[in-house]
Amino acid sequence: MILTVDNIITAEELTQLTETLSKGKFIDGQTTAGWHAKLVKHNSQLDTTSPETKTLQNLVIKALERNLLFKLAIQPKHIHSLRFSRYQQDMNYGSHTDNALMGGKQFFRSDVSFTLFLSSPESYEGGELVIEKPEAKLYYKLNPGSIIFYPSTFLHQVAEVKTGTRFVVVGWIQSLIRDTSKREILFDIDTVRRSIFAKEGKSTEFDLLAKTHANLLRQWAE
Ligand SMILES: O=C(O)CCC(=O)C(=O)O
Ligand SMILES: [Fe+2]
Repeated sequence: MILTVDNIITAEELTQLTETLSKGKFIDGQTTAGWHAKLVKHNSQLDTTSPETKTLQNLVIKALERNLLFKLAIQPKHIHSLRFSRYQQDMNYGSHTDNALMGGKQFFRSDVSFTLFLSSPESYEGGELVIEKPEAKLYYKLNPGSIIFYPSTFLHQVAEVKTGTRFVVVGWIQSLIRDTSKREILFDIDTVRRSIFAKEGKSTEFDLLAKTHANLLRQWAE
């Protein structure tokens, strides 16, 4: 399931992010790519040793955690490896797959990838996130403060930025439910369960769906 959410951060948080990033120290993005993704990665990233990195990472993680749709659809266990990327003119990130496991000794799995867009779409040409589904390529260029979540299992790329600058936050989620189709089943049942509850309260139908939801979660969560 691919999910986009508008305004996942507040206008104040967006300003804090863009102002800090506009003054930040950026380094070559190849330092954090896998050995094959490195070959096609042409961008720069905020230096992770810089003091503002932790503050900005926490700001984004807090914004995700307070969003109910994110919680229900993604079932996050760990939100990890957040990076602040900058693509200037002629930069792109060719077709690649993200590393399955990230971090050092205590690694996290990448089940879901996300891109939080920070720059206004009119301020740069190109720079779409392109998700390569087997049947078609999907192009995304969202408004500042909007985010896309997509299964890390897809090949994807960032189209060349032709003019302007594209700032984004990228990151990954280890979900309680690693399989995207199982995650979608749980999300659908949960959505129906909540809508029945809103209409008729704790009815027999609600109880049965709540039982099914809990039993599947019990079987699948890890
Ligand atoms: O910038 C994006 O939208 C995605 C970047 C990406 O694929 C990555 O950093 O692995
Ligand atoms: Fe990627």
